Amino acid sequence: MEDPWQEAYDFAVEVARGAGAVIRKAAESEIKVSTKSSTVDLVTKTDERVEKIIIGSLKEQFGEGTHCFIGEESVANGESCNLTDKPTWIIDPVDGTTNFVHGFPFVAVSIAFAVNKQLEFGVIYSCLEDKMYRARRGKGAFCDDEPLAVSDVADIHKSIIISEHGTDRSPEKVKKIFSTMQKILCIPVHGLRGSGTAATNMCLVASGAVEAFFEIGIHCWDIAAGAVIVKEAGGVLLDVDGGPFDLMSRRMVSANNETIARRIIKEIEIFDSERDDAPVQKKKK
Ligand SMILES: O=P([O-])([O-])O[C@@H]1[C@@H](O)[C@H](O)[C@@H](O)[C@H](O)[C@@H]1O
Ligand SMILES: [Mg+2]
Repeated sequence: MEDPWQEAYDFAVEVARGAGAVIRKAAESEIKVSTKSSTVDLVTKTDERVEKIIIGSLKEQFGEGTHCFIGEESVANGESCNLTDKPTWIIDPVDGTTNFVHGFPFVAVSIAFAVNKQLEFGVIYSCLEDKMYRARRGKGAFCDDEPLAVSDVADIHKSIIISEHGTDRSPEKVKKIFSTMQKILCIPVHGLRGSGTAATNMCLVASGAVEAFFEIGIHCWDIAAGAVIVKEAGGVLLDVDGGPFDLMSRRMVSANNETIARRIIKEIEIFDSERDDAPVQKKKK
């Protein structure tokens, strides 16, 4: 049977690599910074420009109107964020915008593709490291051409766990985030880390460098590509309450195995985070 999405997958890798080159070039000049949901939720002209380049390339390749697009900056500018059964590209043009602004060396282009609400493939280009992570559903995960496999650690005491504090600085949420991190650190685990980009964090899980990454407050575009890469590297994805992974819920645990995932879930202090697909008119800015 003809493979319907191989051409799209190969093209996505090409587009991600080209987008990464634009980001690297932009990093050489002064970066003008604006903000979105809070004073620490940064966005730059490069985020917007790179998203336009990616979506423009995909529309040119696959035709206007045949595919749908969910892009971080398009949604920030009012476009809807509803995943339908139609072929849909889920794009974070610059994952790790704060890192990009500061020159902290983890910045990723994240491109995922879903059909009938099922993620078919994910591509994450860590452009300052020049590492191309990619995976197709059922066909394994790779970094460049090296196969990826999650860590085989099952003892939480021998793990490194990644989490992020996000951009919400409300005291009650910050308190829960750090109380969760404190409880996990004092299990004890070997260490806590964070790259500043969800996509890169998920690639670190898939490559076996860490055992798990969890976060409440991320968006579908941060994690869609990483979800395919972690799964295809042998990892697991769950909701922070132990239920099934829900791409639009703005929360998730990705881990090398269920033992580690469920041990972390015991410590997570959950707080509300409005779904990505919440009706726009009700969405808080
Ligand atoms: O905004 P962005 O750099 O694309 O995405 C980032 C996420 O990848 C990260 O996990 C989160 O903690 C940051 O707050 C930010 O949302
Ligand atoms: Mg992001």
